[in-house]
Amino acid sequence: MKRRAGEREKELKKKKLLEELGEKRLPYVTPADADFRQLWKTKYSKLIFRKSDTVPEDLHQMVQEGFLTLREQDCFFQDLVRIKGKDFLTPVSRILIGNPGCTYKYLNTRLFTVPWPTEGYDIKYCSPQIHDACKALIRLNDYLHIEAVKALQGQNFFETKEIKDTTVIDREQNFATPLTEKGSVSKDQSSCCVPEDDYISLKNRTSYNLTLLNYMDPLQMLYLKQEPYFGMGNMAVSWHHDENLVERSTVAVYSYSCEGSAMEESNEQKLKGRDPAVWHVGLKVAWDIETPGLAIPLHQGDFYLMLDDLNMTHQHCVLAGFSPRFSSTHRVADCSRGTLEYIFGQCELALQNLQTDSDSMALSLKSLETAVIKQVEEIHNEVEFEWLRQFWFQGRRYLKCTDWWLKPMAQLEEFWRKMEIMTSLVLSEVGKEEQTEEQRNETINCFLLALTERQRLRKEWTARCQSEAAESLPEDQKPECHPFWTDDECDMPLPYDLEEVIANLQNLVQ
Ligand SMILES: O=C(O)CCC(=O)C(=O)O
Ligand SMILES: [Fe+2]
Repeated sequence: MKRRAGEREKELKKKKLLEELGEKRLPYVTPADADFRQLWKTKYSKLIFRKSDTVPEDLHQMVQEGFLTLREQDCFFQDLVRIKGKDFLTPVSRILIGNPGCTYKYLNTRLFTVPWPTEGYDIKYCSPQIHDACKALIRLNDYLHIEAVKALQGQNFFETKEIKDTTVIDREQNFATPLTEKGSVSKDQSSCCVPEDDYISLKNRTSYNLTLLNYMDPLQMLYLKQEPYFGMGNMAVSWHHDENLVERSTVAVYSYSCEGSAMEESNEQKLKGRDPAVWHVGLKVAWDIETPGLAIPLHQGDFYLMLDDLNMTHQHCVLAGFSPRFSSTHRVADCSRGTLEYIFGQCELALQNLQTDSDSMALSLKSLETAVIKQVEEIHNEVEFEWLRQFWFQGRRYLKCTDWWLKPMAQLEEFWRKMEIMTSLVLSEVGKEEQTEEQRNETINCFLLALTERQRLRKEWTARCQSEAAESLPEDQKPECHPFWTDDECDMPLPYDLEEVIANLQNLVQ
């Protein structure tokens, strides 16, 4: 609730600013402006930009081929995100690639990684080309990790003296260079004062666990939003901070616009502002209308890094050019609650409260303690709404690349079914008079809270699946409202619609 109030405040502030602006626009600069360097150095110094010729040619080739493969095989999808209670289809199409079992949540949408080739995992891809594409992206990931480490060292964020003479990453297939190659100080100086912590945090904040790929062909888009503050023109991605990242972690973005070989810069340009033919990344200082904005042109194969807290202090947007364009945005996702390992652990914890009688095979709950029931019912909600419904909402898209997620999803559903039984067991227990009234009321109130949340979220997901935007999607991308059942499907212990169950419980406590 507190968060929603904060969001409302921000919304009002934004609206007021736009009203004040009226027809006027705030100033912004591009490399063509005289004060560009100065502004970059003083207000945007944590933005690092590298031209394509600094990247090894074979890496360009692999990665760009990978992008084209993924497009050919229809692996990019527009996301049906939810912003302030409304459903929107993102103009850009996306695919998430990364560590097996990892997810990334943005705008109320949890994306599931197509796993990149990882030692110890047997991953089946729908084609050898998709395997190659994922492999190219992990190589790019390794390369950008090293570039980010170097950039941070260059900025002296970390006095990284004690760095062992090893490579930054130890996968065999990489472009790793020894960390000692540049910038770091020789070992004999190291012993005194420099905490190993710096090295660890430097590594943690650049060890990307996934990349979110974007694709858009502007010619296919009937309508693109106009950048509202500076008049920067067509936007592919509106102003935002990246969500769900480890604090102060770097974001690295490789950009591949499919420009013709003779670059299609508008010829009569040189008027003012950015070239509308060329893709740009836009940056602005958050909540600041004094500092001019920045628009950086991005040509085929360029990349940029957002270091340290830049993503917190600034917002960025993507300004569309005329040609189709891919980007690969490498991130350190905060997956403390976002991995399969985590959610399986949670399920295991919940199911510890379920026991089977060895003779009758009857199921019962071990404990009826309020805290235990609360925990189990909260995990029930977590697995249902953060995993199962999120996954099936995205239809069958993941099957375009790999069937990797099907097995764990089936397993999670199995656990969730057991939790439906557990909920029904709580219901039949709380009616009994084995506890004092006070204890009973406490348990029921706690239980009610979880069930009310479940009912609210089931309604929200049902509505999301039936939104106009959802209906507009092609058949194989239509959201599935799953799990869903009707009252006459008697293998489910409780109804899908919990309204009556909740009303009965409310009567019990009154
Ligand atoms: O494509 C880019 O340059 C950046 C995209 C972006 O900001 C995002 O996906 O969050
Ligand atoms: Fe972003």
